[in-house]
Amino acid sequence: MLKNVLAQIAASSSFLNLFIFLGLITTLVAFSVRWWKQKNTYKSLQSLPSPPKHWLLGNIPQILAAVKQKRFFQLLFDWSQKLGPMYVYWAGQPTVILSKPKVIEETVINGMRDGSLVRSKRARKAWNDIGGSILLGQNGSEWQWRRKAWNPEFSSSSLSKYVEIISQACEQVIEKIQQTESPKEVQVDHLFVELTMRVISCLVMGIPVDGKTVSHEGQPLDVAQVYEATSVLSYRFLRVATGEKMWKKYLPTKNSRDYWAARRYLDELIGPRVDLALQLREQNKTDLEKVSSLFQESMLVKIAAKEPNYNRESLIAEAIELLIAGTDTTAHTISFTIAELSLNPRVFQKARVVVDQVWEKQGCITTESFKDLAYIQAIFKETLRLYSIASGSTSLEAERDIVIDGQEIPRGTKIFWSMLAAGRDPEVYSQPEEFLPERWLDKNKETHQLPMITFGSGSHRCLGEHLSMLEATVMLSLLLHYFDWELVNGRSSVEQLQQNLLIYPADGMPVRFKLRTQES
Ligand code: HEM
Repeated sequence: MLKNVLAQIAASSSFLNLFIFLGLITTLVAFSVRWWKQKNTYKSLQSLPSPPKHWLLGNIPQILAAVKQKRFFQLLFDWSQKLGPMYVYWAGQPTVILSKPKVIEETVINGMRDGSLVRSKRARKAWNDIGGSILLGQNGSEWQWRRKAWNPEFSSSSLSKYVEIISQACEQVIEKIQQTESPKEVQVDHLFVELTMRVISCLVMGIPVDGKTVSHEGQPLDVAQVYEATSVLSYRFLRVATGEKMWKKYLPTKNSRDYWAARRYLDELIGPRVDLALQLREQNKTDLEKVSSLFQESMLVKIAAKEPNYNRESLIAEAIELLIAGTDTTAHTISFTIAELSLNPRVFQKARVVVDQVWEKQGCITTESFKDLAYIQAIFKETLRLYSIASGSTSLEAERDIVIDGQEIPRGTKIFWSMLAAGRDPEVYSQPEEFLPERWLDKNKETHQLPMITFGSGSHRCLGEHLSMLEATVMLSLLLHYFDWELVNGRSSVEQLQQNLLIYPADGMPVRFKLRTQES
């Protein structure tokens, strides 16, 4: 009996050993085939510089560590400084990183026009996981109709009617600073997040900007909670786009609990408003009893009526996308602009003179003022050059073999860029470390066409560029009109940067404001 049992154990353990052995062999063969295939397919990329890599995992460990430390943009920038304007890193597929502004611009524009470059599958999946399929996560005809639906809403002429709403939201920021007790120290990044979120929520969903007027169509806007929820989704985007597996959201971890909670919360905020917009569409009406005129004029109602392809799920997802795209981007850039103005008294004084002239002429800011505020817009552009906050935007993928700047790029390669390195290219932007807004106003033909790639390039170029410019111009002009200021933490506020999806000041940018005196 005992003999039989021992024989059975021996047989089953040798079966187990055989099983393990076969498993190891299969894994080894799979790795070797993959290695051999990669080596051959991507042979032309071997000549490009590359950061030191792990023998098995390539550059995955460095990338995951950088994302975890919220410094992925810094890693790409550092590699660009060390390895030059075109290098490759290996994370499964190879990714070629560019940092010459003209090369980036031409590659994106031409590649997307002739179809040789498309948004990478992984990036699209990551975007669409934010809450359903969205404009940013689409290619081809699906992208085309979505873009066609939203584009006119964000054109400069459509937005000019919103100057009143934007000014109201900016005035609220001024009031908050005025009401802060002396010394008036305020973390401005939070103020600007509130500003931009209130504006985009008003335009898209018709939620009153003032926060006091009741919004009958759904929950009020709780800026802190919405910000928390959108930050969870943005950070998840970055993790998935750089390699995290999609299915991890189903594991019982804190990250996945946060992800589902964020989606539920945003569904509850946006869902009832989408239902109303769809009701208006179905009944072919432009008004319903108890629906505010602000809501009736909102983009949600207009888009639902105009574009029958949109349903409940895709409208909620698109509204979440616009909340994310329309908040942090502009908010953090205004924070960095405030910092640069404080660190550059010459620019500050010149900007102040410009703003004072507008007040002398018109007594306040109106749509008429914008042509006189070109210097303020140049200041914002210069900030975007130095702090390319959207340096985590969507990578592209080569659909066929292509050539970039003389280098053969095989099909399947991912193309990405370091916008930070591009913005500091000394061959394009003279004295790149200096804050010189005048470079954007230079009428000299040679320098006039400076590349401005921070809003993206080509057909996918940012939809919210005009909105962002409007918000920044009004906000900065009002601040210059009312206050003098200095950075509480000095230069370290612009040096200690982190990245959620976008780059932001780690300390929230504390600023000490002083009401302006007659002399200043
Ligand atoms: C400083 C402010 C902003 C910066 C730097 C910025 C940057 C960018 C960049 C780089 C892209 C291209 C992404 C890609 O190629 O995948 C983009 C696209 C986009 N942006 Fe912005 N953005 C800003 C403000 C806004 C605002 C205020 C909105 C408000 C609605 C917005 C909405 C969008 C949308 C919807 C797209 C996708 C367009 C498409 O795929 O066709 N952005 N933005």
